[in-house]
Amino acid sequence: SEDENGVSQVVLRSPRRASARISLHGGQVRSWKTEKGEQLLFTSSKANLKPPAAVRGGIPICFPQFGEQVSAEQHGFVRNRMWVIDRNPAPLHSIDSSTGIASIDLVYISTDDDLRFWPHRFELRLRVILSVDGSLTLISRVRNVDCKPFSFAFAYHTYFSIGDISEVRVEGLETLDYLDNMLHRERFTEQEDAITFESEVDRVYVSTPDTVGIVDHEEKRTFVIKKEGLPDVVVWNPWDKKSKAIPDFGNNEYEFMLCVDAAAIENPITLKPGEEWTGRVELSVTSSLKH
Ligand SMILES: O=P(O)(O)OC[C@H]1O[C@](O)(CO)[C@@H](O)[C@H]1O
Repeated sequence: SEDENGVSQVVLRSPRRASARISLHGGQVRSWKTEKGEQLLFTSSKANLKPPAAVRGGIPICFPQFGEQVSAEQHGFVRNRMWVIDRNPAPLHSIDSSTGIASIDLVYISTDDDLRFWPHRFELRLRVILSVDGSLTLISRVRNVDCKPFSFAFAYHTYFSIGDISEVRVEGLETLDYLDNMLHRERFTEQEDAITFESEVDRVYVSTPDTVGIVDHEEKRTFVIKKEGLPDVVVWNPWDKKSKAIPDFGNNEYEFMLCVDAAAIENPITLKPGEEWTGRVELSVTSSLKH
């Protein structure tokens, strides 16, 4: 493992030298690289790498809330907390570890202090798997260890690194409804057959298919996002004006990043005491422009 600002990070490597780096701060994936060493996740050059704030980039985890809430931190608080390595992880089911798979299990167990932000006790486990083909899988499990039911939202706030935002198409969300975060979550229906970008976009697409693609013409590659237990997809690019208003974000960096988050937002997930929810996302990249 490595260390950044006194925070432990775990590095996973595939037999073909693809890699991923996960920080115990927020259980945040901070890097995902191809076999050739290309970085696939965006991190701002102005990112604040010192805890407790989540680092602007990689894959912060938004839980138990997404977005602004009256009495809670934007996007929940687990992204600002120190997680630990899970010394007693559930067995790796369908994946046999002898096939060169690299994986790590982290866990965040809520504290008495957290009850000030959200009055429920929970355990959040994260498994990160780097496969032989270089694809990256994140499996989160939320367990209700409280004595009463609770409801939450969840998102893998994924900052993809892209070549040029004006040359990108998001496919798989056509004709779907979305909640526009720029208009108080007013509901609209997507009219385009693919999402392209020429201004700020901040939307939650609801009841989406389990596969979505980001076609990056500049880099001649396509990110494929496969998800389970996460019905919604957030699409966010701050464009120029909002970029200037975000302190840990460079003014023109919006041209080289796009957030496409597998999420559960529209209908909060409810768990009774003892129940557990699983949200899984698999990220892969192909050099074809078809997903
Ligand atoms: O600055 P953060 O709290 O990480 O949030 C970043 C972004 O997330 C979003 O909620 C994405 O929908 C945007 O509104 C923007 O605030």
